[in-house]
Amino acid sequence: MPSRPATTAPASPLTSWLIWLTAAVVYLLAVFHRTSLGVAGLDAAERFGVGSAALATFTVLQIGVYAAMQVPTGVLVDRFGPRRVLTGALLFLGLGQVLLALAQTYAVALVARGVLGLGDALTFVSVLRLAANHFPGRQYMLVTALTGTLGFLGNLAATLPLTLLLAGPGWTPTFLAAGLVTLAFTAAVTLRVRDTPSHRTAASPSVSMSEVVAQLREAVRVPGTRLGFWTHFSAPFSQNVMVLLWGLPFLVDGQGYPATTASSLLAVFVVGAMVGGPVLGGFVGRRPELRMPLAVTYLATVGVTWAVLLGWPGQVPVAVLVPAFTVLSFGGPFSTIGFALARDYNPISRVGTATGIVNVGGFVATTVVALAVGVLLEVTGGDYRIALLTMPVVLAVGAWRMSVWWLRARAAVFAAEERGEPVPVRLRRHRWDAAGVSLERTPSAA
Ligand SMILES: N[C@@H](Cc1c[nH]cn1)C(=O)NCC(=O)O
Repeated sequence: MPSRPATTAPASPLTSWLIWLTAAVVYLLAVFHRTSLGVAGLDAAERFGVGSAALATFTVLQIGVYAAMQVPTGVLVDRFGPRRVLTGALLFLGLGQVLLALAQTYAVALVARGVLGLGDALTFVSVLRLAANHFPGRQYMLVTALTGTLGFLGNLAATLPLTLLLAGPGWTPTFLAAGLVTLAFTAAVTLRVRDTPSHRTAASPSVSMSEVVAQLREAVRVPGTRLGFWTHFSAPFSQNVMVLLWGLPFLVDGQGYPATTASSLLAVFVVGAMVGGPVLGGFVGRRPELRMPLAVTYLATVGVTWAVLLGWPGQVPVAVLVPAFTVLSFGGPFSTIGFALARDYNPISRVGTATGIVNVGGFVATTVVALAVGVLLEVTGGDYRIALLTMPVVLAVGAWRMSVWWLRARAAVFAAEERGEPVPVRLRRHRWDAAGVSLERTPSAA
């Protein structure tokens, strides 16, 4: 049995914000490391003497490790507390980057990116679990959105500043410094981060594997977790796929824009998400009963946006692309509604596990769409109009599943209210809620 965690004087709201900020900087560092090969790809190819297939293996490995680790990360963070898991994340991120800095062969570089991917995978869910411990439900959306915004700063740091560093000091000093700064940041987490306002560490008692599986099953059974999964599945993939992979080729090869114009247009995604996140987070935090109507409206708007982009005869003008990309850029912010659902409908001891499950949703959709667009481009000889049809198709699937689980989650809330149990949001019953009652298979919302 673990010893009882030592109690400290309860953290003030300001201290909780500083604790979150320290943890969110870990996420900023993780996103920096995650996205650093974007501008270092050519240097990597030259340094290790490899081609584009070998470079793509870096990304596949990283995504694979990230995806495989989401649910285990949730379980680990519920068991050992976010402080310990974040410290582990920094160690993996830092060691991975140091190894990459010193790597002389492709094989070592691949191991380095795998280690780094492990650190990355441990980060986001830990930061959200920490936020769930420190902030009330109404602030959680805002804190989650601000975490996403800080991630974008990490992404920005991995663009021009990293390009300049690679062109100046070069590969080894740049990545060595990045790795060492990351390792040094473990001191800040150790000194500043407290798992809860009153406990430095808040580990739960050790549990058997069968209990872990039972906890996982319980989290999956909750309609709110499923609704979170499908919300996170449906909202962010358009933005992710455009920013990570197909946005630039679509604009340059598909639309005939010069690469410089295309890069500037893609900046709309970053600016939109950085501004939209806190605005949406602040609003939904105050009016949580509106989050699902807003999410549904948003997905409908994304559907219309894709209809305009794909139906436009000839080159889509910049004046249309900018508002269209602005709409798509809100996908990340809207996806955070999924995490708020995971938090609201699960007991706090299971929020990490539920958050890990929700996080898998966005990853699955992004990977499926990115691959499908690539395959369709190959098959059609580069017809973006057909290839990008994947976007509205997957959106329709996600929106359909989200609607089903929305009704089920509402039915579970009404059932809990009838049993006199507390519910996270007060909902008004509508005529269409009858469908949710017949769909509801689980007796309790949380
Ligand atoms: N959808 C993102 C979070 C986000 C918030 N605002 C914009 N994006 C997400 O799921 N991130 C997970 C990660 O590890 O980065």
